[in-house]
Amino acid sequence: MSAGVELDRIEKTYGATTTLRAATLDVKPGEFMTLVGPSGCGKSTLLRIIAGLLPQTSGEVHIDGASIDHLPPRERDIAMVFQSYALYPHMSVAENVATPLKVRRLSRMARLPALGRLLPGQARTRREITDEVRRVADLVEIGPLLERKPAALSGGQRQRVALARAIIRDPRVFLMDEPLSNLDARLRVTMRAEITALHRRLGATFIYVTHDQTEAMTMSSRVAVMMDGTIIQCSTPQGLYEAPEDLRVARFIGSPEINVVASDTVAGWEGGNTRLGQLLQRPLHIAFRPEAVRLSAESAAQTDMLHLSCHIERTERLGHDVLLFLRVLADGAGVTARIPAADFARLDAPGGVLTASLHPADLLAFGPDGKRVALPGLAAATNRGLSHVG
Ligand SMILES: Nc1ncnc2c1ncn2[C@@H]1O[C@H](COP(=O)(O)OP(=O)(O)OP(=O)(O)O)[C@@H](O)[C@H]1O
Repeated sequence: MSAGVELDRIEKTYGATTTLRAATLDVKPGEFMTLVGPSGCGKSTLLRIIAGLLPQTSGEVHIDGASIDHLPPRERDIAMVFQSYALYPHMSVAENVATPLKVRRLSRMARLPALGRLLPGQARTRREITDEVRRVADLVEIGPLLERKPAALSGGQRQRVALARAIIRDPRVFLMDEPLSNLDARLRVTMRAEITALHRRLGATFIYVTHDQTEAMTMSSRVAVMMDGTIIQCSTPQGLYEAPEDLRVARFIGSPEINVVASDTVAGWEGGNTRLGQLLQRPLHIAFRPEAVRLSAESAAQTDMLHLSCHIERTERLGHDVLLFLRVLADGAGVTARIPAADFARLDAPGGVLTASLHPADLLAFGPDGKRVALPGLAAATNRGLSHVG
């Protein structure tokens, strides 16, 4: 049975250092929630507090509405998968996977390798455990590896064993701390899909920690962005990308990074409409995604788009897309654009100079404190879905 997890203003201090500050999060039963944020922001600390491996300084952890703060880790009904896999090196894969069930179902005596087999009444339990190990091993496709020791496995296979050992406990909640970070890029992509499929099959609650935004965006039902020990926004992947509430979220989510310029710079750009001119009179950070930039070799047409004459400083080919690193001729602002390679091929930029255009509706604004500011009254983009090249 999957369970909801509520974190209520969790604080953690080490002496004078505050690692978590009022971290609050509501994870729904069966949800795939990812905590993402830069190194050192407190993700692992928060996960360890949920697991009961670390006590919080204040705040409460609830599962299905009931506080679990008084429970030791093994009574929380939570399984944790670590980046390091944490397998027992002297045990076979089968023994590693079976350990949680043996601890739960067999007495201390019965768990002793030689003596245990002689005790009456244990054979049936042992058979059940073996069957369960086989079932779970098949689920993560390690059936043929059950007799091997961890040292004889690849990184990806070790990670599957660690997953199997978590699954066999049938916990209410799975916690995963950067489980893919020791794998090479190719295997990470495969395992990403496998963990997502596993989540669907199990229907369990997953709380997953990563510093990799692609992992967060592709796997999760919702993503909680952590910075400086607190959760600054929790939303669907699309919600974070399209409607970041904080400039730090806008910058963290999306690759290449979102463009950010000062409002007085944008106010000096050609075009736009009167409403935009009014809005830009305040000191704001103005941000726009690289794919919102449209490129044309011709000079600006008369629309309410913003137009910038730019010099191409550098290009990077990403296969389907091309990144263009542009410098605005008038004010030296740097702008990154991302366009399909086919459009780039058609783009004729004499002397490396072209016009970049932006629709006011594609601009996001953030106040001096970094919080999102609405830009009301800007017309919805009328040209979405058209080619990026004019
Ligand atoms: N025992 C400790 N004593 C003092 N500070 C600690 C201790 N454990 C962790 N910290 C600090 O708490 C902060 C958060 O650490 P944590 O491991 O939770 O970060 P993280 O977001 O998981 O980072 P990473 O992605 O690098 O694993 C870090 O600045 C770390 O140095």
